Amino acid sequence: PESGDVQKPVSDSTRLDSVVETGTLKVCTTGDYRPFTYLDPDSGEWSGIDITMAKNLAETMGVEPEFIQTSWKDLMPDFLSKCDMAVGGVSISMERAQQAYYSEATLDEGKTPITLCENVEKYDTIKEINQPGVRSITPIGGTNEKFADANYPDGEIIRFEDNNKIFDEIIAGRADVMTTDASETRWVANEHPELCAVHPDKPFNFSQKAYLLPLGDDEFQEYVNQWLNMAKNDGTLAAAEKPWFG
Ligand SMILES: O=C(O)C(=O)C[C@]1(C(=O)O)C=C[C@@H](O)C=C1
Repeated sequence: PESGDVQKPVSDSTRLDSVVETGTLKVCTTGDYRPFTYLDPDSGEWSGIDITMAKNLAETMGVEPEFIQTSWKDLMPDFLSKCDMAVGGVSISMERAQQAYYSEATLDEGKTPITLCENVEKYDTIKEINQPGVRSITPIGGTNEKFADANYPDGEIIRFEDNNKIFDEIIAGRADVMTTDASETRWVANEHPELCAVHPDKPFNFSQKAYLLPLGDDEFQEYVNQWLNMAKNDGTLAAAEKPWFG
């Protein structure tokens, strides 16, 4: 370029521009998955690690975040039609990666069981859980349901709508075990003394949390990754996690 020329971005349309122009960062999130995303039904307040992070990202762009509630089942269609990004404990899956970019990972994870403390030894392998009569409970539409379908064909799978109340089903004896993200098992076990996380340090598989971004928008992805790298190194991410993970 000639000196004095403003360097033009490679693509002529990026979400970075439209977000700044409209003054709003539209963020799809389920609001049902603590410690990452929670919508308080009484106060209408959003909280969670990824809510705090999205607010911080919006601040760096000089815009306001608008949280748009979705469900795990409708996460992808809602994200594609209504939002600039989707956050809230979203696992990286290759299926989703066909329709969206992901940011760099925010957390390493894996699926592990959570059950009544007295049953921790009963359900510590996939083989033990994949037995006739063992009732695995799972939320609908996310990676937990996929994991249960793939690994527990011989067990009983209970599909449950309300992820905020799902752990009460185990406490009440209507389900035996749930296999979910290790971070969630830690948080839930902390909240409910009856429930124990089964080997959260040695989960059954490996997965990662990240933010969903528009497919093909390299500039927006680059911006979010730059911000995320800073947030990981300057204490922003740690500060967002602290109230939840201690
Ligand atoms: O689908 C995802 O990416 C999620 O992390 C959501 C998911 C799931 O895997 O089903 C994870 C934990 C919650 O209990 C509810 C839903």
